[in-house]
Amino acid sequence: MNALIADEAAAQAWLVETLGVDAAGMERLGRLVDMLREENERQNLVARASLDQVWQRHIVDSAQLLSVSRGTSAGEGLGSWLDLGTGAGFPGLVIAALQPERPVVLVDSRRLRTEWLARAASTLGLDRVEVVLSRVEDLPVGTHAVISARAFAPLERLLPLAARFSTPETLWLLPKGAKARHELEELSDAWRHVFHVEQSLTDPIAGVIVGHLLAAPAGTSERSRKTASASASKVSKRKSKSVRMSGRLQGE
Ligand SMILES: C[S@@+](CC[C@H](N)C(=O)[O-])C[C@H]1O[C@@H](n2cnc3c(N)ncnc32)[C@H](O)[C@@H]1O
Repeated sequence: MNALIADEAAAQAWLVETLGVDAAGMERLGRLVDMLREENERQNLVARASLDQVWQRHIVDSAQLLSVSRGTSAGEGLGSWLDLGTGAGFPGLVIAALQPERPVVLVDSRRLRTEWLARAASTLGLDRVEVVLSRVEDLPVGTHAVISARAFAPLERLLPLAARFSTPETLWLLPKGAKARHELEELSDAWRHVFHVEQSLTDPIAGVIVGHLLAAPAGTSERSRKTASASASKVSKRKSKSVRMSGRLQGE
Protein backbone atom coordinates (compact mmCIF):
# COMPACT_ATOMS: atom_id res chain seq x y z
CA MET A 1 0.00 0.00 0.00
CA ASN A 2 1.21 3.54 -0.73
CA ALA A 3 2.10 5.65 2.31
CA LEU A 4 -0.54 8.17 3.34
CA ILE A 5 0.24 11.80 2.62
CA ALA A 6 0.58 13.37 6.03
CA ASP A 7 1.01 17.10 5.49
CA GLU A 8 1.01 19.95 2.98
CA ALA A 9 4.73 19.63 2.16
CA ALA A 10 4.32 15.89 1.53
CA ALA A 11 1.32 16.60 -0.71
CA GLN A 12 3.30 18.98 -2.93
CA ALA A 13 6.30 16.63 -2.95
CA TRP A 14 4.03 13.73 -4.02
CA LEU A 15 2.72 15.74 -6.97
CA VAL A 16 6.23 16.47 -8.25
CA GLU A 17 8.10 13.31 -7.30
CA THR A 18 5.45 10.60 -7.70
CA LEU A 19 2.94 11.99 -10.14
CA GLY A 20 5.63 13.81 -12.15
CA VAL A 21 3.88 17.19 -12.33
CA ASP A 22 6.14 19.69 -14.11
CA ALA A 23 6.81 23.31 -13.12
CA ALA A 24 4.01 24.66 -15.34
CA GLY A 25 1.53 22.20 -13.79
CA MET A 26 2.56 23.16 -10.25
CA GLU A 27 2.24 26.83 -11.19
CA ARG A 28 -1.34 26.23 -12.45
CA LEU A 29 -2.23 24.35 -9.25
CA GLY A 30 -0.71 27.11 -7.11
CA ARG A 31 -2.79 29.75 -8.92
CA LEU A 32 -5.89 27.57 -8.53
CA VAL A 33 -5.29 27.36 -4.78
CA ASP A 34 -4.86 31.16 -4.55
CA MET A 35 -8.03 31.78 -6.56
CA LEU A 36 -9.97 29.25 -4.48
CA ARG A 37 -8.94 30.97 -1.23
CA GLU A 38 -10.06 34.33 -2.64
CA GLU A 39 -13.37 33.04 -4.06
CA ASN A 40 -14.13 31.20 -0.82
CA GLU A 41 -14.46 34.64 0.82
CA ARG A 42 -17.31 35.37 -1.63
CA GLN A 43 -19.10 32.04 -1.81
CA ASN A 44 -18.96 28.94 0.35
CA LEU A 45 -17.07 26.67 -2.04
CA VAL A 46 -15.26 24.46 0.47
CA ALA A 47 -15.28 24.21 4.26
CA ARG A 48 -13.08 27.04 5.52
CA ALA A 49 -11.08 24.71 7.79
CA SER A 50 -10.19 22.48 4.83
CA LEU A 51 -8.20 25.35 3.29
CA ASP A 52 -5.50 24.80 5.93
CA GLN A 53 -4.85 21.46 4.22
CA VAL A 54 -5.93 22.41 0.73
CA TRP A 55 -3.10 20.53 -1.01
CA GLN A 56 -3.93 17.29 0.83
CA ARG A 57 -7.71 17.53 1.11
CA HIS A 58 -8.50 18.89 -2.34
CA ILE A 59 -5.55 18.99 -4.76
CA VAL A 60 -3.94 15.60 -4.10
CA ASP A 61 -7.29 14.03 -3.22
CA SER A 62 -8.29 14.91 -6.82
CA ALA A 63 -4.92 14.31 -8.50
CA GLN A 64 -4.66 10.81 -7.04
CA LEU A 65 -7.22 9.75 -9.66
CA LEU A 66 -4.49 10.09 -12.29
CA SER A 67 -2.26 7.80 -10.26
CA VAL A 68 -5.06 5.26 -9.78
CA SER A 69 -5.80 5.27 -13.51
CA ARG A 70 -2.19 4.80 -14.63
CA GLY A 71 -1.73 1.74 -16.78
CA THR A 72 -5.33 1.82 -18.07
CA SER A 73 -6.09 2.95 -21.61
CA ALA A 74 -8.61 5.56 -20.40
CA GLY A 75 -6.13 6.88 -17.88
CA GLU A 76 -3.15 6.97 -20.24
CA GLY A 77 -5.11 8.44 -23.17
CA LEU A 78 -6.56 11.89 -23.49
CA GLY A 79 -10.20 10.96 -24.10
CA SER A 80 -13.00 13.11 -22.75
CA TRP A 81 -13.36 13.26 -18.93
CA LEU A 82 -16.79 13.95 -17.42
CA ASP A 83 -16.91 15.20 -13.83
CA LEU A 84 -20.34 15.25 -12.20
CA GLY A 85 -21.20 17.72 -9.41
CA THR A 86 -17.82 19.47 -9.70
CA GLY A 87 -18.71 22.17 -7.17
CA ALA A 88 -15.56 24.10 -6.28
CA GLY A 89 -13.57 22.18 -8.91
CA PHE A 90 -12.87 18.76 -7.42
CA PRO A 91 -11.73 16.60 -8.92
CA GLY A 92 -12.42 17.87 -12.48
CA LEU A 93 -10.69 21.24 -12.47
CA VAL A 94 -7.54 19.76 -10.92
CA ILE A 95 -7.50 17.08 -13.62
CA ALA A 96 -7.80 19.80 -16.28
CA ALA A 97 -4.94 21.77 -14.68
CA LEU A 98 -2.79 18.63 -14.79
CA GLN A 99 -3.82 17.50 -18.26
CA PRO A 100 -4.61 20.72 -20.18
CA GLU A 101 -4.82 18.88 -23.53
CA ARG A 102 -7.63 16.59 -22.34
CA PRO A 103 -11.26 17.66 -22.96
CA VAL A 104 -12.82 17.92 -19.49
CA VAL A 105 -16.54 18.53 -18.94
CA LEU A 106 -17.48 19.97 -15.54
CA VAL A 107 -21.16 19.73 -14.59
CA ASP A 108 -22.89 21.42 -11.70
CA SER A 109 -26.44 22.56 -11.05
CA ARG A 110 -25.51 25.71 -9.11
CA ARG A 111 -24.99 28.84 -11.17
CA LEU A 112 -22.48 30.58 -8.88
CA ARG A 113 -20.30 27.49 -8.84
CA THR A 114 -20.33 27.11 -12.61
CA GLU A 115 -19.50 30.80 -13.01
CA TRP A 116 -16.52 30.28 -10.72
CA LEU A 117 -15.44 27.15 -12.63
CA ALA A 118 -15.62 28.96 -15.99
CA ARG A 119 -13.69 31.95 -14.60
CA ALA A 120 -11.00 29.76 -13.03
CA ALA A 121 -10.58 27.64 -16.19
CA SER A 122 -10.31 30.77 -18.32
CA THR A 123 -7.74 32.40 -16.00
CA LEU A 124 -5.64 29.23 -16.07
CA GLY A 125 -5.84 29.08 -19.87
CA LEU A 126 -7.62 25.70 -19.81
CA ASP A 127 -9.38 25.96 -23.14
CA ARG A 128 -10.36 22.28 -23.36
CA VAL A 129 -12.61 22.70 -20.31
CA GLU A 130 -16.34 22.90 -20.86
CA VAL A 131 -18.48 24.00 -17.93
CA VAL A 132 -22.12 22.97 -18.00
CA LEU A 133 -24.75 24.50 -15.75
CA SER A 134 -27.26 21.68 -15.55
CA ARG A 135 -28.65 18.97 -13.37
CA VAL A 136 -27.03 15.67 -14.32
CA GLU A 137 -30.54 14.36 -14.90
CA ASP A 138 -30.97 16.92 -17.72
CA LEU A 139 -27.67 16.35 -19.55
CA PRO A 140 -28.04 15.02 -23.07
CA VAL A 141 -26.53 11.61 -23.80
CA GLY A 142 -22.87 11.46 -24.80
CA THR A 143 -20.20 8.96 -23.83
CA HIS A 144 -16.86 9.70 -22.18
CA ALA A 145 -13.54 7.93 -21.59
CA VAL A 146 -13.59 8.73 -17.86
CA ILE A 147 -16.39 9.57 -15.44
CA SER A 148 -15.61 10.98 -12.00
CA ALA A 149 -17.73 12.28 -9.16
CA ARG A 150 -16.62 13.20 -5.65
CA ALA A 151 -19.17 13.64 -2.85
CA PHE A 152 -21.97 13.72 -5.39
CA ALA A 153 -24.26 10.72 -4.84
CA PRO A 154 -24.13 7.19 -3.44
CA LEU A 155 -23.29 4.52 -6.03
CA GLU A 156 -26.82 3.12 -6.09
CA ARG A 157 -28.17 6.57 -7.10
CA LEU A 158 -25.22 7.65 -9.24
CA LEU A 159 -25.21 4.66 -11.61
CA PRO A 160 -28.79 5.05 -12.86
CA LEU A 161 -28.13 8.78 -13.32
CA ALA A 162 -24.86 8.43 -15.19
CA ALA A 163 -24.90 5.03 -16.92
CA ARG A 164 -25.92 6.66 -20.19
CA PHE A 165 -22.57 8.51 -20.35
CA SER A 166 -20.64 5.23 -20.10
CA THR A 167 -19.51 2.41 -22.37
CA PRO A 168 -17.83 -0.76 -21.07
CA GLU A 169 -14.48 0.98 -21.82
CA THR A 170 -15.31 4.04 -19.71
CA LEU A 171 -13.22 4.22 -16.54
CA TRP A 172 -15.19 5.27 -13.46
CA LEU A 173 -13.21 7.01 -10.70
CA LEU A 174 -15.29 7.78 -7.62
CA PRO A 175 -13.50 9.14 -4.55
CA LYS A 176 -15.62 8.11 -1.59
CA GLY A 177 -15.29 8.58 2.11
CA ALA A 178 -15.37 5.75 4.58
CA LYS A 179 -18.37 4.15 2.84
CA ALA A 180 -16.61 3.06 -0.35
CA ARG A 181 -16.54 -0.64 0.43
CA HIS A 182 -19.99 -0.63 1.96
CA GLU A 183 -21.51 1.13 -1.07
CA LEU A 184 -19.93 -1.38 -3.42
CA GLU A 185 -21.07 -4.36 -1.34
CA GLU A 186 -24.59 -2.98 -1.18
CA LEU A 187 -24.84 -2.38 -4.94
CA SER A 188 -27.56 -4.53 -6.49
CA ASP A 189 -26.29 -7.59 -8.39
CA ALA A 190 -28.35 -6.40 -11.35
CA TRP A 191 -25.50 -3.96 -12.16
CA ARG A 192 -22.78 -5.88 -14.03
CA HIS A 193 -19.47 -4.26 -13.26
CA VAL A 194 -15.80 -4.72 -12.49
CA PHE A 195 -15.43 -2.16 -9.72
CA HIS A 196 -12.99 -2.40 -6.85
CA VAL A 197 -11.85 -0.08 -4.06
CA GLU A 198 -8.42 1.55 -3.91
CA GLN A 199 -7.13 3.00 -0.64
CA SER A 200 -7.20 6.83 -0.67
CA LEU A 201 -3.77 8.45 -0.41
CA THR A 202 -5.10 11.30 1.70
CA ASP A 203 -7.37 9.67 4.27
CA PRO A 204 -6.79 6.35 6.07
CA ILE A 205 -10.48 5.48 6.13
CA ALA A 206 -11.44 6.64 2.63
CA GLY A 207 -11.43 4.72 -0.62
CA VAL A 208 -11.77 5.36 -4.33
CA ILE A 209 -14.18 3.15 -6.30
CA VAL A 210 -12.49 2.33 -9.61
CA GLY A 211 -13.52 0.24 -12.60
CA HIS A 212 -15.92 -0.32 -15.45
CA LEU A 213 -19.67 -0.61 -15.73
CA LEU A 214 -20.41 -3.49 -18.08
CA ALA A 215 -24.19 -3.48 -18.16
CA ALA A 216 -27.08 -1.77 -16.45
CA PRO A 217 -30.08 -3.73 -15.17
CA ALA A 218 -32.55 -4.61 -17.93
CA GLY A 219 -34.74 -1.64 -18.77
CA THR A 220 -32.37 0.98 -17.31
CA SER A 221 -30.85 2.14 -20.58
CA GLU A 222 -34.26 2.47 -22.20
CA ARG A 223 -35.47 4.53 -19.24
CA SER A 224 -32.25 6.61 -19.38
CA ARG A 225 -32.63 7.21 -23.09
CA LYS A 226 -36.21 8.34 -22.60
CA THR A 227 -35.26 10.59 -19.72
CA ALA A 228 -32.36 12.00 -21.68
CA SER A 229 -34.29 12.71 -24.85
CA ALA A 230 -37.18 14.23 -22.88
CA SER A 231 -34.63 16.35 -21.03
CA ALA A 232 -32.84 17.37 -24.20
CA SER A 233 -36.06 18.69 -25.74
CA LYS A 234 -36.87 20.44 -22.46
CA VAL A 235 -33.45 22.07 -22.58
CA SER A 236 -33.88 23.25 -26.16
CA LYS A 237 -37.31 24.68 -25.35
CA ARG A 238 -36.17 26.34 -22.14
CA LYS A 239 -32.60 27.20 -22.95
CA SER A 240 -31.92 28.73 -19.56
CA LYS A 241 -31.97 25.26 -17.95
CA SER A 242 -28.64 24.20 -19.41
CA VAL A 243 -25.91 26.70 -20.16
CA ARG A 244 -22.60 25.61 -21.61
CA MET A 245 -19.62 27.79 -20.87
CA SER A 246 -16.18 27.43 -22.25
CA GLY A 247 -13.56 29.88 -21.10
CA ARG A 248 -16.03 32.73 -20.94
CA LEU A 249 -19.68 32.73 -19.93
CA GLN A 250 -22.10 32.35 -22.79
CA GLY A 251 -25.34 34.30 -22.75
CA GLU A 252 -28.58 32.45 -22.29
C1 LIG B 1 -21.05 18.06 -1.91
S1 LIG B 1 -20.72 18.98 -3.34
C2 LIG B 1 -19.24 18.23 -3.95
C3 LIG B 1 -18.47 19.15 -4.84
C4 LIG B 1 -17.12 18.60 -5.35
N1 LIG B 1 -17.30 17.43 -6.19
C5 LIG B 1 -16.21 18.28 -4.20
O1 LIG B 1 -15.98 17.11 -3.92
O2 LIG B 1 -15.70 19.24 -3.56
C6 LIG B 1 -21.94 18.38 -4.52
C7 LIG B 1 -22.06 19.26 -5.73
O3 LIG B 1 -22.98 18.64 -6.63
C8 LIG B 1 -23.86 19.62 -7.14
N2 LIG B 1 -25.12 18.92 -7.44
C9 LIG B 1 -26.01 18.39 -6.57
N3 LIG B 1 -27.01 17.77 -7.23
C10 LIG B 1 -26.74 17.90 -8.55
C11 LIG B 1 -27.37 17.44 -9.74
N4 LIG B 1 -28.51 16.74 -9.69
N5 LIG B 1 -26.80 17.73 -10.93
C12 LIG B 1 -25.64 18.45 -10.99
N6 LIG B 1 -25.00 18.90 -9.88
C13 LIG B 1 -25.53 18.63 -8.69
C14 LIG B 1 -24.00 20.67 -6.06
O4 LIG B 1 -24.34 21.94 -6.59
C15 LIG B 1 -22.59 20.66 -5.45
O5 LIG B 1 -21.75 21.62 -6.04
